[in-house]
Amino acid sequence: MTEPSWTVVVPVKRLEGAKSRLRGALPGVPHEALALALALDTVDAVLACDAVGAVLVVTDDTRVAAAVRAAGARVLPDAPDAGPDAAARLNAALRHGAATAGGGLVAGLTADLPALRPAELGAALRAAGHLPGVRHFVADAPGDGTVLLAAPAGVPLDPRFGVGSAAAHAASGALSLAGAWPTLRRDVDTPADLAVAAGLGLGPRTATLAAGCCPTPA
Ligand SMILES: Nc1nc2c(ncn2[C@@H]2O[C@H](COP(=O)(O)OP(=O)(O)OP(=O)(O)O)[C@@H](O)[C@H]2O)c(=O)[nH]1
Ligand SMILES: C=C(OP(=O)(O)O)C(=O)O
Repeated sequence: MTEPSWTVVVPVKRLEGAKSRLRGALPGVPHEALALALALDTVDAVLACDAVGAVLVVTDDTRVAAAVRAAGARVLPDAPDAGPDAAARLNAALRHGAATAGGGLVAGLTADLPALRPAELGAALRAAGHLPGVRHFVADAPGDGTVLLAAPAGVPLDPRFGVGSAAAHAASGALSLAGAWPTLRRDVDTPADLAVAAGLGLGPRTATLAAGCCPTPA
């Protein structure tokens, strides 16, 4: 029997405003190049995941759009009138992507997972598919945020990303998935996160920037 496959929606902010807490993490590397590398390593890992049938990147950034299209993802611009604050815009982008994906299995994944291994994403998506009718999420390594939110066919994604999103997703009825999945849970918001991700093994684009900059990102 063929395994059901997921559409994964990956929102990517315009590079000039993205990953602001990471600015200066790799001395000498232009910040937008680092933000782009994080997103492309994430998208490449999603494209390589055998549980994934389609990758839909939601972005208004033309550089990101061109690069992920070349890699094999579909691209959708951000939702118009997306909302007043950063979290509202992120959640609008995810809803917009999920609506465009149609009614099948759909997941939202943050684009700041440069160490992501396709097998860990696949394991999480398969775990999310075990209980029909229920949304599932994977919290980030500290446990406050969310890296993955998955909805079964016919159930709205209903994303609640933003500060404290793990609790918000649980309060909205989504179940927290318990697998270890260290590379999936390692989102990179700060220089310290980047150092941990480097220890797990960075994807090639981020690794190249880090290697050209300094032996170990700090
Ligand atoms: N399409 C889209 N993606 C967004 C938007 N805001 C955030 N994202 C993406 O959502 C994911 C999680 O966001 P954050 O971790 O807060 O990333 P960020 O906003 O770039 O980082 P900071 O500036 O440090 O807050 C990242 O993949 C971002 O690129 C948005 O307005 N539109
Ligand atoms: C957007 C989120 O957080 P962060 O910006 O800390 O990655 C989240 O975890 O929902």
